[in-house]
Amino acid sequence: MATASDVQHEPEMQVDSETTTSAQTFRLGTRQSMLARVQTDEVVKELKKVWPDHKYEIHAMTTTGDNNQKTALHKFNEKALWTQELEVLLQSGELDLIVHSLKDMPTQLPMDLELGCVTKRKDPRDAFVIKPTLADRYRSLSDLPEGSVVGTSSLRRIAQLKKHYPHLKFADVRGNIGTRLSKLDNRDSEYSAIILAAAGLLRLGMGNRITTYLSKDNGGMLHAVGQGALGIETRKDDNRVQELLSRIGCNRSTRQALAERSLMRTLEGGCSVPIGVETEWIPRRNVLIEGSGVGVKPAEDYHNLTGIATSSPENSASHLEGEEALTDEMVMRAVVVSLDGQEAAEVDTRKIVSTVEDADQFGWEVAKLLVDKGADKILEGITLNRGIIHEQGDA
Ligand SMILES: NCc1[nH]cc(CCC(=O)O)c1CC(=O)O
Repeated sequence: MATASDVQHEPEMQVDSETTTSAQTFRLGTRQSMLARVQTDEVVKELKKVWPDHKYEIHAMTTTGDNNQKTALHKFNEKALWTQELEVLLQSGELDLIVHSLKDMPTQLPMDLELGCVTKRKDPRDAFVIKPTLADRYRSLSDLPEGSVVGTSSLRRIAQLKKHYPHLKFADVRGNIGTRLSKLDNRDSEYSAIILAAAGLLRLGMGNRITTYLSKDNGGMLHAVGQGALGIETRKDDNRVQELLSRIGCNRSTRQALAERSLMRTLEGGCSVPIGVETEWIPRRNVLIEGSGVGVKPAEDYHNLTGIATSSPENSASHLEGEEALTDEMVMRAVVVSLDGQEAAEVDTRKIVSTVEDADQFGWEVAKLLVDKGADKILEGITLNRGIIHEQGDA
């Protein structure tokens, strides 16, 4: 209840909440790997462009996932090995935000946290990286002779590659990107090539290691949900950080990220599953949307569903780039493959995706289409045989 002394304090408090243009300090949490640092620097660089007066402190931490390099990734029974410890610090207020590889961010977040921002996505494709001593002989997966060993620990990658290249063998390769490359480069290593996300290599300035880019049309390889994008996790009630991030979000990357994560969330039912995906924008400048009812639904309805802030107009996720963004059509290609590469459910479809709600809806629809084609049966087989599977961390 307001008392006389509260009223007296009000002008002072007003001044405080309006000082958003003067210098403030923000604490950014991230993992300790080189890639995590570079990604966080990328976010800070964007922030400094639009908020030059603020101070940004980077806190790079080692997480449980980082300390368990030797156990194969899919053996872990926990989803959030790479995120949980950072989230605790975010919840307690010791951090203001966490910079993640979006791919490593679970699709279900703690109740009080949310995906506050997705910045402009880098190339989401996987990359085929040849061993240097074989580089003048082989340039692609189809060049590799029978029985060649390709290094990757990702079941999504293995399943898709087995389907298209049954003559190849696969072996685990763990560690951060530098470690994996040195394992490949070692003359005595069993690997002829490894598969890595292109974005990680590009961000580390190692784009020259990319032999070829893989995609649906090249190698029949769809990338992981969120691959190549950075996701910033925040506290739901933190208006100060929401304002900070409102100027660095990329609307198109956000809608792609939400559609892909909605697909994943719908299919996984609690545990991560190996899904390949590709989303692409087809600009349709002259299309009139009937009824122009886009974006009029109360954002709160979707709050829990998407895990992304949509309630404040300044929020990056709900802030459209301009009129033409309203008529963007999204193409989504998605696949679920059995681990032996023998069975696959595939979808290739498109829809106008103007808002974060549309993106969420589209991901859900594509999941349903996949289930109609047998994705649930394939996933059931995988989870029964292997336990919980995911593609997190390790970069
Ligand atoms: N699985 C680990 C991981 N998490 C994020 C990246 C970097 C690429 C990205 O930003 O999606 C990688 C490395 C990789 O898959 O090669």
